[in-house]
Amino acid sequence: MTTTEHRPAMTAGRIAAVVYGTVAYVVFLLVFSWAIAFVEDVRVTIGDTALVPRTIDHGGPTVPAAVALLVNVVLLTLFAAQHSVMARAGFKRWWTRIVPAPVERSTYVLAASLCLAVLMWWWCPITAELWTVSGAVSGILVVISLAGWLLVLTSTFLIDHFDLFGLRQVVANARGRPAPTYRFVTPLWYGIVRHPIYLGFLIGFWVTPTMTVGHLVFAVATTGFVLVGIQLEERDLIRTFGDDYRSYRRRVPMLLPGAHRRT
Ligand SMILES: C[S@@+](CC[C@H](N)C(=O)[O-])C[C@H]1O[C@@H](n2cnc3c(N)ncnc32)[C@H](O)[C@@H]1O
Repeated sequence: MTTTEHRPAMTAGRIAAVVYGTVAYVVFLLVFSWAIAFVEDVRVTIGDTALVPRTIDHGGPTVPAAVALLVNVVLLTLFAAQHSVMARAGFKRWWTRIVPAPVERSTYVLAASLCLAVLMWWWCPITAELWTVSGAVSGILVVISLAGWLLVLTSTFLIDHFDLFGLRQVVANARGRPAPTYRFVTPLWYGIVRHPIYLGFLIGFWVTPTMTVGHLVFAVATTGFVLVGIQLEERDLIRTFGDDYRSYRRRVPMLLPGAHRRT
C-alpha cells in the first residue's frame, strides 16, 4: 500500500472519530440536563409535548411499591455496574485492544449517558413522603440543590472538561497529535475537597424540599455507589500519581470541607 492510498482512509477514520466524539458529548449534555430536571422533579413541557414526562417523583406506571423498588434497584445496579467497570484503569487497558484509544473516553461517556437515560426512562416513582417543607425553606433547599449541580459542572472544567468528556482526545487524534497527557491537578474546589464532582452530585441528590421513599432509595444507592467509586478511583490515582496523590490525601478531605485531615 502506498502512502497516498493510506492517507484518505486514515483521514476518514479520524473524521469519523470526531463525529462520534461530538455525538457522545451532545448526548451527555442532553442527558445531564435531563438528569437535573429528573432529580429536581421538574416536568419539562413544550406546548403539549412533555420533554421530561417522568421525574424521580412523578409520572411512570402505577405499580405496587415492592415492584417499583425492584425495578429501581435493577436500574441502579445497571448504572453502577457500567460506571464501576468501565471507569477502571484495568478495564481501559483491555478495552482499548477492541476500541481505538482516541474514542475510548467518548465510548465511556456515551455508555454512561445511555445507562442514565435508561434509568430515568424506566424509573418507577414511590411517592410516600418522608419529609416535606414549603415556603422560604423550600426555596433555599432548591437553591442549595442547584448549587450542587453547578459544583459538578464547574469542577469538570477545573480538571479538564473536554478531556473528561472525550473531545480533546478525538480532536488531538484528528490533528495527528499524541493523546493529551493526563495531569493531576488541584485547583480551587480541589483544594477544599478531593471529590467536588461527587460532592456536587450528593448535594443535588439529598437536598430537596420533599423527600419521598423513591427519592431516598435513589439518594442512598447513589451515595453508596459514590463511596465505593471513590475507593476504586483513588486506588487508580495512587497507582498513576503515587506520592503526589498520597500527600494530597493527607492534606485535603475526601468530601466534607474542613473535615479532619489524615495525618
Ligand atoms: C468523574 S471524574 C471525578 C473526579 C473527582 N473524583 C471528583 O469528584 O471531582 C473522574 C475522573 O477524574 C480523574 N481525577 C480525579 N481527581 C483528579 C485530579 N485531582 N486531577 C486530575 N484528574 C482527577 C479520575 O482519574 C477520573 O478519571
